[in-house]
Amino acid sequence: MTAPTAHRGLLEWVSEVAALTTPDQVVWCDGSPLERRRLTDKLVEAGTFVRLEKKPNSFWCASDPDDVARVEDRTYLCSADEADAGPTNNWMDPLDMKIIMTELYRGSMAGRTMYVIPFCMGPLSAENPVLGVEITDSPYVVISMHIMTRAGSAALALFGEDADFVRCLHSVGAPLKPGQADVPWPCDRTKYISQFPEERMIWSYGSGYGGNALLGKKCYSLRIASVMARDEGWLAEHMLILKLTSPHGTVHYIAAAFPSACGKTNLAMLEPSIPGWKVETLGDDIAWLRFGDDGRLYAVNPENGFFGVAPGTGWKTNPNAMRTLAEGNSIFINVALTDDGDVWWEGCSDTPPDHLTSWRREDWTPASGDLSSHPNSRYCTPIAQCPTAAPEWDDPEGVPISAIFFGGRRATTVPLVTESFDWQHGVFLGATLSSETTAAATGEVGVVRRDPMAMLPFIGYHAGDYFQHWIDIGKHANTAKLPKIFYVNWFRRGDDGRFLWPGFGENARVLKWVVDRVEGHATAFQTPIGWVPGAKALDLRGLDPSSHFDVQRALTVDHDEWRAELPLIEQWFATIGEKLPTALRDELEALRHRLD
Ligand SMILES: Nc1nc2c(ncn2[C@@H]2O[C@H](COP(=O)(O)OP(=O)(O)OP(=O)(O)O)[C@@H](O)[C@H]2O)c(=O)[nH]1
Ligand SMILES: O=C([O-])CC(=O)C(=O)O
Ligand SMILES: [Mn+2]
Repeated sequence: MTAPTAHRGLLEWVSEVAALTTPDQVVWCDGSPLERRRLTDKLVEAGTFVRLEKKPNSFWCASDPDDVARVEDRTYLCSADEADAGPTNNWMDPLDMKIIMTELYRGSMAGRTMYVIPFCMGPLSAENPVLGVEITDSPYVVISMHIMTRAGSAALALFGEDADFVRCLHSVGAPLKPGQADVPWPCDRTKYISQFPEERMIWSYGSGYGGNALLGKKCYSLRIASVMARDEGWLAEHMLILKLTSPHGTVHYIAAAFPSACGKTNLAMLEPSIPGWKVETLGDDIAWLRFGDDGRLYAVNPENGFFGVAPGTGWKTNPNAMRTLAEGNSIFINVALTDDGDVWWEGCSDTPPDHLTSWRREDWTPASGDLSSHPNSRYCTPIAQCPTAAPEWDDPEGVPISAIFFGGRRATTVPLVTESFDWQHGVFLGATLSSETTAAATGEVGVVRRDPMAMLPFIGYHAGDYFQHWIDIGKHANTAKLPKIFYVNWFRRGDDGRFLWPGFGENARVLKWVVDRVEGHATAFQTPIGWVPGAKALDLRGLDPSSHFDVQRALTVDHDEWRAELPLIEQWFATIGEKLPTALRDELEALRHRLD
């Protein structure tokens, strides 16, 4: 196959990688329907995919049971200077890492096809398109990258002869000897997910899953892009972007950072429970925020698809996700397969089917006693077919942000919603964000950890410098034009363990209060932690009156609980070390003072 580009740097890199990894053949991906057909047929034949009868052009897929989530302990930030990686990243010297990984890549694609996927993060029509190329030996990755990014010929056309692009190298690390049979989900026990920030380069080995393997996503659009953003004065964040229209037709755009599996996709596609309000979707996971000529912060979603958590997604909780999936053109990974060729997962409907093939490829019945789907099972589907996609989701200018949310999953302490006193206090709220761990990463679930700006696994440099960058963004801006910052918690629980707030579509009530605050006509109480609404300030019309007492408790600022939080924040700040901005230390002292 002749290479469809005149980009010398790209051609040289592709030959180098092919020489190292020794694939049977090299294929340049054009992103055409024909290519998709060829690859999905191949994946069905290999037993990796099962074509769904009930959803057009859609496939069920089950991974190796040990390759189901991001592997944070195998993820490395290989900056030239160890100090630049800071306390939140695993660091390895780039030279040492290259020696280790070069040996792993040597011959790692033997018996396989090497695919070259040119892609663009963000709209193709951007003034400065943000380009990358992923080389991979996984056809699953090719299909998924074509959903999640603008990939193929249209992207390659933007490369010219010398455009800058991020080199993303991926191998599942499972070479085949001549005649050796393949398995449905090849991967390796050894895994490395390495970012080289100075070279703007990503090397991933051993995993085929999600954020480990779809390198345009977390590796590029957050870890590498956060470094670009620091250098160029913008922000690359783990945020959804939504458009909120009031009954009067007033429009506000909101960006919200919640840790993995803490409600971004659900909020981005929310169906408001209060009449006349409308939510439209621009993005569900990543936002790039840059200042516009008018001094406001504008957000662009670099992605082209949703890689959403399946369990808990149903017609009652997230009907718009269900409608998006009904359109087809989707890949489902680690959910269950029904006998009539559809997919199912816990929370998909109230009653499970009588028989399923579980994500472990085993017979499953409601009596089985285990989950049919992995808690981090996911769907991969194009944004364009989401019925609530805002018309401007693909606009290279982005949308001006009125409010930024930080939020976590906390059973206690953190009220339903708090407005920060100002930008710097908002950065403090983000920097001290805490959340219970979820199944989106390997490791124990339900442990409270600090997850600053929901970016703990994704900050591509020193966390102290990252906090300072956030503070500087505020300093250099026209304060009146900055988004207001809010802290939300949908997950506070009562003594009996129930959620105090109904969440999902009811979160529209919080959105309404937020835009009323932005416009200056909603009330709030000044508390030691920020501005918090009383239950009367929230529009609770139509909510079951018996739940009003719970709402009150969800809004409570318990001073004792917050005093207990102080030493935890102190410990967290101590881990940041000398690079912790003084402004944040001052904010902590001011909070302590207000709680006395
Ligand atoms: N109680 C409650 N649960 C929610 C709410 N919103 C989302 N969830 C649940 O939280 C889980 C994850 O939600 P998502 O919206 O997929 O999370 P995400 O932040 O997009 O996750 P990533 O894709 O991993 O970044 C699902 O099981 C949801 O059902 C809410 O308002 N209240
Ligand atoms: O990156 C992934 O695998 C999925 C995701 O959105 C997250 O974990 O935040
Ligand atoms: Mn995410």
